[in-house]
Amino acid sequence: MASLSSPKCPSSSHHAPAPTSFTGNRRFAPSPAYLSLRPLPKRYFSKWVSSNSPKIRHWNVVSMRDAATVPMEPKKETPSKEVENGSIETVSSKEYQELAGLRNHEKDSTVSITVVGASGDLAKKKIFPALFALYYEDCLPEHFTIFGYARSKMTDAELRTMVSKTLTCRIDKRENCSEKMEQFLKRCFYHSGQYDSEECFAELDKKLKEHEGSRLSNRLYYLSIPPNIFIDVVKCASKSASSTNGWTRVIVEKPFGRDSESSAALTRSLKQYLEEDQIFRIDHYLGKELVENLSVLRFSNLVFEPLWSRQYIRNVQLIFSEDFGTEGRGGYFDNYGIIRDIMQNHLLQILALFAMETPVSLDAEDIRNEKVKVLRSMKPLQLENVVVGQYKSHTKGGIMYPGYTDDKTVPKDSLTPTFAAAALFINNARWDGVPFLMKAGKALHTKRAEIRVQFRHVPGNLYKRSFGTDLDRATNELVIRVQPDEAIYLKINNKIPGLGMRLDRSNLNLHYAARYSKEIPDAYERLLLDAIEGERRLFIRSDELDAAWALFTPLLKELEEKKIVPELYPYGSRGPVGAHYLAAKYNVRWGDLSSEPYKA
Ligand SMILES: NC(=O)C1=CN([C@@H]2O[C@H](COP(=O)(O)OP(=O)(O)OC[C@H]3O[C@@H](n4cnc5c(N)ncnc54)[C@H](OP(=O)(O)O)[C@@H]3O)[C@@H](O)[C@H]2O)C=CC1
Ligand SMILES: O=C1O[C@H](COP(=O)(O)O)[C@@H](O)[C@H](O)[C@H]1O
Repeated sequence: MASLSSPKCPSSSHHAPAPTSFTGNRRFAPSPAYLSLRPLPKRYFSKWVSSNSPKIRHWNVVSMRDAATVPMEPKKETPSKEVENGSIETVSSKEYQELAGLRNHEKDSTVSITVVGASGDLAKKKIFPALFALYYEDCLPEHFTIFGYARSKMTDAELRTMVSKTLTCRIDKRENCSEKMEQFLKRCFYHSGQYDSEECFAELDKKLKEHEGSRLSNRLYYLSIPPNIFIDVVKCASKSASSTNGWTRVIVEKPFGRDSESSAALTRSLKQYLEEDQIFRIDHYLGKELVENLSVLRFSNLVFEPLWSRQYIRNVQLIFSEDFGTEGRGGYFDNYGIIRDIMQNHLLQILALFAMETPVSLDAEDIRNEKVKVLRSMKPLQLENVVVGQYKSHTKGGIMYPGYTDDKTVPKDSLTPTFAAAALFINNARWDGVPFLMKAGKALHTKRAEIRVQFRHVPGNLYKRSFGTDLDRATNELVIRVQPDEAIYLKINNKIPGLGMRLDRSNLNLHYAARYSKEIPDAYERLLLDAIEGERRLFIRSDELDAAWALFTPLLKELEEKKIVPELYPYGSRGPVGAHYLAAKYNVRWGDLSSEPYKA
């Protein structure tokens, strides 16, 4: 099988991650095998790399740290190589390590991926299919094993049957699909056990060891389980089933608590067993192609970056809507609500990426440093800048769509919002006074996620007569449609061809389906690959999480204490009218509700 360095599967990493720490009772007690994998200290590094690998143009600068206590982390510069036509291409961390001669250990090491909660919805829907896609694309290491772990009784064969039902091949890659699926399924196993039993994890450990043989063992745990059992699992896995000679990493699914206190408590508990660099807090929106592209769009195009401030931008809208309700997830949802489910994480992460200053480099820490500065600069969120709603039943075309509280797992008098809109502000020089409007809702008329940037009016516009009194109609708007049907388009004013002088609004349009023939990978593929490679850029650091909760916790408490009643909106509608009043307060119209249909 081709290795990770295959140009087909470059990870989002921009530097070569080093093997990190160990879990268990003896954290950071490096074994000889670990030490042999560590990048060389800086004073040796450049000479050694350059003499061994003339193709590498830049390499990571590794700082010298106490090897006995601190895991080595490579730093800064983006590794890149010269490709055939003389242009420079960044390389994946694995390719980098191979080019640098740091990694000829593929054959001697193995990665075991344990999906905890393998019988659940997310595992079936997203995690196993993403792992298969990585396998299909030759992105998984040569030696890997996948284990499902849950309480449900299942044999390996039953797990394989369950998993096989959700595997698909990309439209553009159907060659040998069923053969590949079969090969993949042969690498999947199942272990049934309790989440709080060290013995069960010790049995898992035994099975993992059988597969790992004498190879260096690296272990990735994906916690695809309800949050109340995260700590039990981390404790048992770290005590009984962590790697003793390679890395152990844990992907933690949201929700990371439900407010500042519970989130801090979760972090504290996790850190009893793990170091921060072993914790990969996933926000799958960061793995979405167009969210990943945000920084590229802004920082690699001169036409955008100079406009990216209060001087030219009138408002920014972050919009998430789903055209289905919480059916089947009502139990979970009622304890969280849309603000915790979508705004505090997915939309706020996008906001931070959108608004951050230029990071020093593309290194994970540099990017996360900038994001956290944005989050910490946010003006406290006030109740009068928030609208909450809840969907009610609605009958359309003879079909009755149930209301939120019709779900048996939801209390009839629930005040949990299924819709929220908020106006947020960033108190810094770049964004002072610019409303960042967020809107998220379930059971709306459409499924979509997008970022809309509305620019200011052209001062002294020579053509203002062509727009009548409604200058908003002439506002340039940049739309980054995250999903579905990914696109980036810019609404511009244009002369309608002909002898007269009539203007219209047209789109400069980058429609992904038309421009790129390749199917866009699912967010979970990118994030799983990054976790395997130790790339943290798209995962949430604990201080980012603290800042995100610090912004939303007072509001959430106020909503709950004051028992604010959500405005009801019919299933399948455009949401509560209160959202329009909120936008109007800041002289804004929601871009997604304009009468103008999107022209592809
Ligand atoms: N589903 C989704 O689309 C998304 C989910 N998430 C998060 O991912 C995680 C997993 O989600 P999902 O798969 O939907 O969750 P599930 O409710 O399907 O739970 C996953 C598995 O955990 C076990 N489990 C469920 N409830 C309990 C319980 N009360 N006590 C002990 N074990 C339990 C079950 O396995 P068994 O009984 O076999 O042990 C179940 O199959 C959650 O943290 C969720 O918030 C995040 C984003 C989207
Ligand atoms: O995290 C969550 O995300 C999904 C939406 O994800 P998407 O990738 O399908 O847009 C949402 O349905 C769910 O409520 C939430 O927990």
